[in-house]
Amino acid sequence: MTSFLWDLVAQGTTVKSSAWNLLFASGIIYAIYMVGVVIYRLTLHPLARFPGPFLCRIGFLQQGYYEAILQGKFIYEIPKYHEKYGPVVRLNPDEVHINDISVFHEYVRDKSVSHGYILATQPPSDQDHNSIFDRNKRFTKDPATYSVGVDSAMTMTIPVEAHRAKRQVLDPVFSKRRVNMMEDYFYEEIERIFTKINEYEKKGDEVPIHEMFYCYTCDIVSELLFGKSLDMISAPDFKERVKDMQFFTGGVWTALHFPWLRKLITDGPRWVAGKLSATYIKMITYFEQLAQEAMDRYDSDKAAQRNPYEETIFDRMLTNNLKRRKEDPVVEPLKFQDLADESAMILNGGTEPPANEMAYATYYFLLYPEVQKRILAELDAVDLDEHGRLPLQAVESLPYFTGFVKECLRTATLIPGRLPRRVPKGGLYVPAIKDTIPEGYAVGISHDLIHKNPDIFPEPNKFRPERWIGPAGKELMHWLVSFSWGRTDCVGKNLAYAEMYLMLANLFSRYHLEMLPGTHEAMQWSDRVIMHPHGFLHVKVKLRTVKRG
Ligand code: HEM
Repeated sequence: MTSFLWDLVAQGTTVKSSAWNLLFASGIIYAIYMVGVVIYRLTLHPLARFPGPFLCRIGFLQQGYYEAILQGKFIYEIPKYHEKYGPVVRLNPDEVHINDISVFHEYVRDKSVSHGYILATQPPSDQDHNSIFDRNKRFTKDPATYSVGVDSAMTMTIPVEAHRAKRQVLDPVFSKRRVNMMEDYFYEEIERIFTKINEYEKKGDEVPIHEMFYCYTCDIVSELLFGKSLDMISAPDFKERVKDMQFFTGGVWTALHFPWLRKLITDGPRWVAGKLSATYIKMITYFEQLAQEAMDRYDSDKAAQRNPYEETIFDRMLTNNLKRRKEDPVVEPLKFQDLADESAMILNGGTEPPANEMAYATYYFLLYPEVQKRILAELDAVDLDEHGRLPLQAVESLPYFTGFVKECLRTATLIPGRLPRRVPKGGLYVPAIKDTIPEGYAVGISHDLIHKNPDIFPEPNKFRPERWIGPAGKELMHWLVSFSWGRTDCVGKNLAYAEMYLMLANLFSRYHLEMLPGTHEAMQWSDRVIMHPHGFLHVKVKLRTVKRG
């Protein structure tokens, strides 16, 4: 009996120790493998000859630490790396960052202009293309970065043809003509915002203007998307709703650097996801519900009869879907999840960036009294239309105010990062180092670095709206890269401009604004793919009286 028991214990110990041995051996094999990988990345890897911090060259830890742990601080490190290592720096084993504007878009050298480059007038043949952000089809979004959820949305669509098919459906809704037709609707929304501001003004309370900008942009883009505004501005809890709207950018780095967690949340059971990120599930469920309602409302006959002013994004997506089903489809018809993903992306992309841009514009308006004086002088001289409004066309043609809008877009580069693209066949020649980045790897240029480049924008840290005025200002336009450039630039740029022009012109001319303590701290930002201010801009306001004519 004793020996039987002893045998059992001995067997147990053997099983236990062989499990430990197996684990130990696996650990050793993995460690040897990793040492091999590191040696490969430092020596034989096609990007091995490009310099960079040691930790960036051997793995993803340094990038992950600054992006996911410190939440969006990597962007501040990149200029320091360039100072130390030169114009091309390895950010991780498979990606380099380039600080040479000549590869941004097609250019030719020209000594007669101050920054030494002018845009090429003749686009070169596709083979010659050496520019990352042009209309050419060779550079595609880097799948390693464009994978943060909502995979079916156009923004996350990598293959050129599939992206083009989605873009063709969306482009007409965001055309300048279509946006101009919405002027009355913009004014309705502005008046609703101003009615709310007046309530705060009467009580002498601080005005949550930043959150109101979110309501403004969300209500407009949801009207355009579904034909039914979310009417955020009427919600008593609009401030909380705005915080919910930030859910996507709030979790973007975690989603990127912890793909297994992202997959668990996006593809796992909803109850598990709800435990991990309650806001994510709340918002995704909400967007799905909105998409379902828009599908239920869709009537193909009515959609076909609508004039272009009334056509919504859903009308276009669903009508196009019918066509794709009938004709032999090059691209698969959209499924429900595709429509829900597109809704989430458009609502998010159409809300946060323009709302934050307007918050920064208001901040700069308050920060620079000289700028403020010149803007008000221009706005106060505008002839009002028959409804007593500042017409969009009139404010768009004000030189100083236009310079102000552009300078805001330059100073607060709302999507400040490098937007990585995959290098196509033939590689990417970088004149600054006379070397070629091999195909298949990721390259990027921080858009904020371009906006702060002193060769293009002298004294880049000075806020100077006048730099955009006159022929020199016109020539600078191709270096205003806030909406990126080329085939995958911002689809909503015309909408964003119109929203900004109308809201800012009306706000500044109707109210005296006062900056409150804590504003400078609130407007510090971190990179969450979009510029994420650390707080909200709040102001106090008083009604202004303007003497015109
Ligand atoms: C000041 C406001 C805005 C700024 C600075 C801005 C900036 C940008 C930038 C830089 C991109 C390129 C992103 C990339 O390549 O990864 C982009 C793409 C995009 N933007 Fe905007 N945006 C603004 C407003 C809007 C608005 C109002 C909408 C309306 C729906 C919108 C919808 C989109 C979409 C859907 C894309 C993806 C385009 C594509 O993949 O073809 N954005 N935006």
